[in-house]
Amino acid sequence: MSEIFDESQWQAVEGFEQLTDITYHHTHDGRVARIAFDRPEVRNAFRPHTVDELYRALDHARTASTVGVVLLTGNGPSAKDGGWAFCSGGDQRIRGRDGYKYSAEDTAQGIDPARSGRLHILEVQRLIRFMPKVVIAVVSGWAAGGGHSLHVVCDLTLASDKAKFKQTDADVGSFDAGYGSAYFARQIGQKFAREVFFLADEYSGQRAYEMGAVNAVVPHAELETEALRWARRILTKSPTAIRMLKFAFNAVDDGLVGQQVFAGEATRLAYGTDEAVEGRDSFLEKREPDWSPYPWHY
Ligand SMILES: CC(C)(COP(=O)(O)OP(=O)(O)OC[C@H]1O[C@@H](n2cnc3c(N)ncnc32)[C@H](O)[C@@H]1OP(=O)(O)O)[C@@H](O)C(=O)NCCC(=O)NCCSC(=O)CCC(=O)c1ccccc1C(=O)O
Repeated sequence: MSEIFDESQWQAVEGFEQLTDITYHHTHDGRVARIAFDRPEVRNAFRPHTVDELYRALDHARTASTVGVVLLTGNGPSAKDGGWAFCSGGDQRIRGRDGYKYSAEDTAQGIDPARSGRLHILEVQRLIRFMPKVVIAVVSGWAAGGGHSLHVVCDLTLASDKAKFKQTDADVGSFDAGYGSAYFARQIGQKFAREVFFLADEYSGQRAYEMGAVNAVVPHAELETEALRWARRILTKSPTAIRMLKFAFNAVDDGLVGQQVFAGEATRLAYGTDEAVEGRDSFLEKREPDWSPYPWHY
């Protein structure tokens, strides 16, 4: 697990006993989910199987009506060298010409030639972006490459004072041309974002905070406690208000899809009014609707 994981606060989620690459927990009251990369020996790099597990756990959290906040983090430290990581992106050992390959072992030799390569971390990014709940990146160490992109797409980022950020995509011939870069530039500005990608320098949590890329930096030992505290504060708010705010923040950058998601929630709210009920009932009762109780508001 993780040295800074407080076992007393969490329980493993039923039905997820077979996970190998991540861990998945809920608080005892089921209101906060914690999903953690669990491959510390490779700085929590993800392979296709990791992404499958991550998608499944995130979707479970998305559809669990008790869960209001999701913490996404990385277990550590590495037993090999004591290093900490949130996530170091795609596992370069099993990267093929068509994406990341399913492999029976962690080497290119074990690659299954029958299964085409995947880039489905982008599906995970969309799940985080469009789930009507707050997702907090809890960065315990390195956030690099596709791991950097994941923190960018989360709603909030809380970093430990051991956190380090580096956008290595261009070093390894990759490029996240979506949220990882373009949306990142919206967050911190074009000049900073281009510097992060074009120079691929390492920068600390404090520097990330100064750029506006993270919300706060806390002592490493307190990272998970503070993340849970933030989650509990968010849980004191109205679920509908938080959902509408998240989608409002998204809409301006998400084009028609953003409008569609926001509009879907607006339609759901409208369905709750007597006016919409009258529309439905008049149809079912084969009569003209009576809109007279509903003025043309201004
Ligand atoms: C993260 C580092 C900066 C950490 O450096 P350091 O602390 O010195 O540790 P190391 O000794 O380098 O690493 C320890 C150990 O871990 C192995 N390892 C680390 N990262 C990876 C990795 N990504 N893949 C495989 N293995 C990894 C490392 O080899 C060591 O193993 P030993 O056996 O002990 O030697 C540094 O490790 C580093 O720079 N890592 C690589 C970061 C990187 O370049 N990641 C890939 C970027 S590309 C990507 O993520 C694409 C993802 C994707 O699917 C995508 C595709 C299209 C659009 C968008 C995306 C998207 O980004 O989401």
